[in-house]
Amino acid sequence: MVEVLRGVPLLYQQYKALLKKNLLLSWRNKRSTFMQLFSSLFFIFLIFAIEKAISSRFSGTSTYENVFDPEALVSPPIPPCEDKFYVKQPCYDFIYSGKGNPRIEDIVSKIMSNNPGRPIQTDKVLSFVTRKEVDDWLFKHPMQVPGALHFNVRSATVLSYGVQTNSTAVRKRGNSEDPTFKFQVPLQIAAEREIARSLLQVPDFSWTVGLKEFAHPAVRTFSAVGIVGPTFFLAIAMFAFVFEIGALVAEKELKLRQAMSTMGLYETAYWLSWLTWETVTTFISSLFIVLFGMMFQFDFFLNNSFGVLFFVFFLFQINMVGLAFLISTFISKASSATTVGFSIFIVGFLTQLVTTFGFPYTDSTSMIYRIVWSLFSPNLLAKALKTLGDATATSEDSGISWSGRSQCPVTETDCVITIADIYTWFVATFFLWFLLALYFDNIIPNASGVRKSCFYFLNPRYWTGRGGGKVSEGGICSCTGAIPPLEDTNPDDEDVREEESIVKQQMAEGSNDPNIAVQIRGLAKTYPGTLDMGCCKCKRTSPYHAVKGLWVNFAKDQLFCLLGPNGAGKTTAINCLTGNTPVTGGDALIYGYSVRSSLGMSNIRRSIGVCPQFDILWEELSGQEHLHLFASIKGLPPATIKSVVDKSLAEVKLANAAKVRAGSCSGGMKRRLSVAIALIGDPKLVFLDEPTTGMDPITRRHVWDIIENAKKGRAIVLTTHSMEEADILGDRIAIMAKGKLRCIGTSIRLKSRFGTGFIANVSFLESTPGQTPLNGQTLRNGEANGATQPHHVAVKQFFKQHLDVVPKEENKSFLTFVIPHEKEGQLTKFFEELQDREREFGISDIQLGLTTLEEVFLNIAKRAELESAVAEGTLVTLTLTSGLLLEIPRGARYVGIPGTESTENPRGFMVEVYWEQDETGALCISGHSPESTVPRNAQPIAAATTPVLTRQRSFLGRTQLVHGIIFDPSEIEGSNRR
Ligand SMILES: Nc1ncnc2c1ncn2[C@@H]1O[C@H](COP(=O)(O)OP(=O)(O)OP(=O)(O)O)[C@@H](O)[C@H]1O
Repeated sequence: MVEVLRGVPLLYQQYKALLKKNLLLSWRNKRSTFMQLFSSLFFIFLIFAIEKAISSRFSGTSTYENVFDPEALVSPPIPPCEDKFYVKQPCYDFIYSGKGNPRIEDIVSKIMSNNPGRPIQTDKVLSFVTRKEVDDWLFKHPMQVPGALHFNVRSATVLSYGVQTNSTAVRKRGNSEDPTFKFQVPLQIAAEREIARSLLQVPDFSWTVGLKEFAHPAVRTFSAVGIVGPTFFLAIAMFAFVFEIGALVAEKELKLRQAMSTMGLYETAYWLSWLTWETVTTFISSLFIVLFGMMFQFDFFLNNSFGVLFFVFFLFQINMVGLAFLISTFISKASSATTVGFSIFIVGFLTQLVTTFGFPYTDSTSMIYRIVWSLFSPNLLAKALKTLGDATATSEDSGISWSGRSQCPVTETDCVITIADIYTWFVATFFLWFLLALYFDNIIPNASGVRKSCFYFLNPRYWTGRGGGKVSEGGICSCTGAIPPLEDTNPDDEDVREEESIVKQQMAEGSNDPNIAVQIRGLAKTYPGTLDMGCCKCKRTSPYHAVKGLWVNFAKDQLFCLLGPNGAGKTTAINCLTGNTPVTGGDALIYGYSVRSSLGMSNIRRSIGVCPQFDILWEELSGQEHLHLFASIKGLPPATIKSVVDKSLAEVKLANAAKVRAGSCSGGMKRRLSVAIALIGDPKLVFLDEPTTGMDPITRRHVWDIIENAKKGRAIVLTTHSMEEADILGDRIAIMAKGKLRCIGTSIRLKSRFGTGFIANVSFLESTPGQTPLNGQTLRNGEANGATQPHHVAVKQFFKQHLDVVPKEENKSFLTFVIPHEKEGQLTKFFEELQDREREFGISDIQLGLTTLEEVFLNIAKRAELESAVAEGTLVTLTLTSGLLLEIPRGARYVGIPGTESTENPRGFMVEVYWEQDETGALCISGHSPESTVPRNAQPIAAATTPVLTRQRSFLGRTQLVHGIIFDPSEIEGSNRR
């Protein structure tokens, strides 16, 4: 026996195995991992494109550039009016007042002809007499001329002038037009030059004027990263956010997490493995963000310190991981992850927009707003990017250094939060989300509807690991109704009664039988009815007793087979034993540990293996990887895991498919893998819930061999719907129905007690027309099914005479008789004689067989159905071959027909009803026997006989139903044997 790991070494081994699982899942889901890591490249490229577009818009002005040594503008010419950005045609290069004065007109004509590089045409200049006329014209013709000159000849030596220009600066396609430099100065220089020449009377007098703007630093401009960055980086974080929620919720939804917990997984290992994995991916993705940003040569990324930037992105994304942990506890469907992610993104986008406008990180905003706003990390990211963007807005700004992270940037006048404060917020809120995630994970019902109490953490035993993990059912917001007590009924069956008294006696004596693996002591499970408070309605469901007090021992080295129709309570009983569902009554000891104690349960988990009813597997992991993971969770020493896994794969014939992913396995392969998982780690108790469902007959036989071999040294509990499987594997078989044990014992014992004996099937040759009954007897019913055929009648008479049995089933081509066990001695002689008379009776074939376990099962299921139908009053309609309709409780076997009583037959007639299970497992009528007289000792079951209505009658052609009289089957079967 291999010593398994415990405590911290086991925790570490589980942590490593889960981490490997996460790595494999990420590797196999390449597309989502790629998006998670490299989506930043795409978004940073978009920001780069935005920045390029913006800088090209500002290329025509020096406002947003540092100007150290501005160039001089020397005697610029008057530009053509069409050069103006906004101009209406016809346009003029300038207009003037002073028309009619020859001196002025001479000056103007010189201005036009001496314009450097471009003499001005006469049709491009308008002349007016007075200034008033100029103003009137300008008013009526806006945007048609850039400027006007007003001349005034005061004396022969004094000439004055004035300049009028449109001083509004305009932009066009990113270029800016400054009217001073573009129009005013050239016009002014031209006027002054020609006035000077006129006054001096020197036509080529040189008049050179140069103009220079100031040397100036660039005006602070738009940072693309600071403005659009928050939304884009939030989008990058959303990829990881959505994938993470999806993965966490899928493990919960598919019960993978529950399966691992049942096998003994520590919660700490589970959360730590996820946290580590997310930290690693977040670290890489943040590194890529900064590196890609530097690659695209953003000042934002080049001038701020690498460390400062990295931690902003890393801590922001880690914070989002914490938020994803928290949100995943509220979601039960992995498909909702995208919707949640999208909603968070929209909310984040809007609040970031508000943050970019300055709210609430200013002196004037209340501290409360800032605290509430900072709880949502996208807002802090927006603020951090804005601060970092402002710190690198011009090439003069040197950015924020690592040592300057806790100082307010000089550019920010009302700074209330530094980059270091933002780090603190990210870290603090991450811990808040993570702790809340752990808390809600415990108190929100899991996939099986189980949760801890809202104040579980106040129990000191929870922290010491000595219990306190008590679980209950129902949602936090639903109030569970009071659970009605179970009626304490004595089992009907003697074997079940005996098993109960053995358990009770052992319990009273406190004796510990070393051969007993599991002792179930009155185990009961009632699913609580709930009152769900919706917005507009209240939905109440009543409590349901799924298991109604089981008393049974499961021996070591034996396979205990639990049979029962659908809904009998088998899975519930197993779930109680594996700790997936809290028990509501009684107890069960597994190798001495109680399932009611959390400490006991943690010991039990180490020694059990479970093959659940439905395969609980990761589609992306192979069989080998599954077994490796579960072997590690169970605590097998690392050195042995490989050999154990290989052996296990070989056992279930999956060695050749060891590396095939579960998603590509057939249903049978998955079931075999589930069986292998249940058996890994040599558990002392194994639960196999319908392990061979979906397997072909060859594989099924192979799995039976595996189970048979696995019996040694352990107890196995098997539930199945295959009677053959139960017959072959079960050392002891119990049949459950409606939450109670109905019978228990070996297969032979059950068959002899509940089977009806031997089954004889007599098939007939094709009947000859015109034959008459041998003795002229006519049966009341059955013409359609061959009951009146002479050979049928003769054979029936032969069976009645020699064995005193009537047919259980009959139709045109065969008769089926059930021969009680007591008649076994007469059978040889009887069948010899029947074979001798085969030709006389027109028999084609005779078959004889033992009652099957299936028959036992159906009998038990029928009784249980009848019992509950009688208790609950559920009725079904039986259509007799005579056309009569009878209402009978579901499962009723012998039904008396009201109104058939007569003086010769005072008890009337009855039929035996045949039942079968439909595909949902419910009992439905398959047919009935011919009518026969009610035996003298048959007792009606009181509850079912009342009220006996009237005979069926036809009223206006409508058929009415009649309640059948139900007889106790044990009385009738007793009388048949007699
Ligand atoms: N969480 C639950 N809440 C309420 N009722 C439940 C719950 N789980 C099971 N039940 C009910 O308990 C009864 C027993 O269910 P269970 O799954 O144990 O039956 P079973 O014998 O395993 O059936 P099957 O053969 O179909 O697996 C069923 O009627 C079922 O509807």
